[in-house]
Amino acid sequence: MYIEALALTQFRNFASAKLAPGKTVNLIIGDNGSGKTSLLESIYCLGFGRSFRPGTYKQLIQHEAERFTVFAKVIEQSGRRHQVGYQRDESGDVQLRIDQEKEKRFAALARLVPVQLMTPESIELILGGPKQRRQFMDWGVFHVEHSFYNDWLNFSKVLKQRNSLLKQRRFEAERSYWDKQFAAYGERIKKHREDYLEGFLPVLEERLGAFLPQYKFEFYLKNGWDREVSLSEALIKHQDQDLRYGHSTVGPHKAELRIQANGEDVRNLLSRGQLKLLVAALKLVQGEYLQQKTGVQCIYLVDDITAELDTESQTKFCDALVASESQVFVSAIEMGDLNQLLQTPDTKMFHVEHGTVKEQ
Ligand SMILES: Nc1ncnc2c1ncn2[C@@H]1O[C@H](COP(=O)(O)OP(=O)(O)OP(=O)(O)O)[C@@H](O)[C@H]1O
Repeated sequence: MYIEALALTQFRNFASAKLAPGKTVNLIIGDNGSGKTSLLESIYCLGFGRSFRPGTYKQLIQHEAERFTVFAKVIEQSGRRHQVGYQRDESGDVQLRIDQEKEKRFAALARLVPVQLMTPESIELILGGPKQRRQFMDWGVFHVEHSFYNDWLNFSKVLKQRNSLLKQRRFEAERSYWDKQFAAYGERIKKHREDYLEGFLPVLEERLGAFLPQYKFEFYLKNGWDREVSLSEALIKHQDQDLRYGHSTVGPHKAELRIQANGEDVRNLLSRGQLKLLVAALKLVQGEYLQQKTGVQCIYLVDDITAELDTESQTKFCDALVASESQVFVSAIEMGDLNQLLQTPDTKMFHVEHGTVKEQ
């Protein structure tokens, strides 16, 4: 999958901008505050429906404007073309379009624009709470195993309802109905995640062997309930706790992916630069594995590649990006060595200045 045309209207500091990205590396160069991150953010919005920066959607709308629009022409590996559009106005109203047709579900857009993002803040994937790692894992499961989405949607509805009844102290009367569904969808989500990791982790371990050969990495999926029992049994075991706290304390919404290096939690052992390289490996491999399983290439967005990586690490990372043959958008203040590091026959360079973008 790659973007052959991108158009932004009233998005951050871009009143109106159009570009025709190349199918491999696209270097986005510009001074501080020129709009480089905003450009990456617009593509991210197509793949996730929200920004990766703090704040609300309102901050994406250009000051004094009423709505933003991001429009892209994307090409699948098969050569099939699609047009996707995402518009959001001040009141929060969302308009999605795929091939001129109105689309209700954001997931349909996300499937057409699989995006992996790497920024200096991405090490929060390791340093942050379990939710970050769950979302990471579920991106992969969503794109590789299409039936996951419905199970996840159904589980989310049941979880919401179950929590609401627990909170209102009205749960006891309806327990058996809700717990049966909760356990059924919850077990399916667990199975999807286990299946995904079974294929993904060996590819990741190979990449980590090249990126951080001094460490032996181990990954543990915690399902969100006691491994020895089924989810139904765990719900019975924790029923008093759920009633006391007024929400569901066990289930796949509590899952966690633990990462260790040489037997220790990576957070305690690796330096910031090494953690960044670990995150780069996780994200790169998620794209590689997606391609292996489905033939779909993801789009990599890389904001400020040089931050905290030494020359050797930058080279490893850039080589892997080029080798992926995927579409990559890399932002930087200066070109530096990037042109050499990220050289492909189709590398394109764009210069961003005060919310305008020009191909060089
Ligand atoms: N809603 C908005 N409307 C207009 N301008 C905005 C809006 N939100 C942010 N900006 C401005 O857009 C500019 C571009 O910000 P962006 O973070 O994209 O720059 P950048 O090129 O990535 O900078 P840096 O190199 O410092 O990271 C900033 O000057 C910011 O103040």
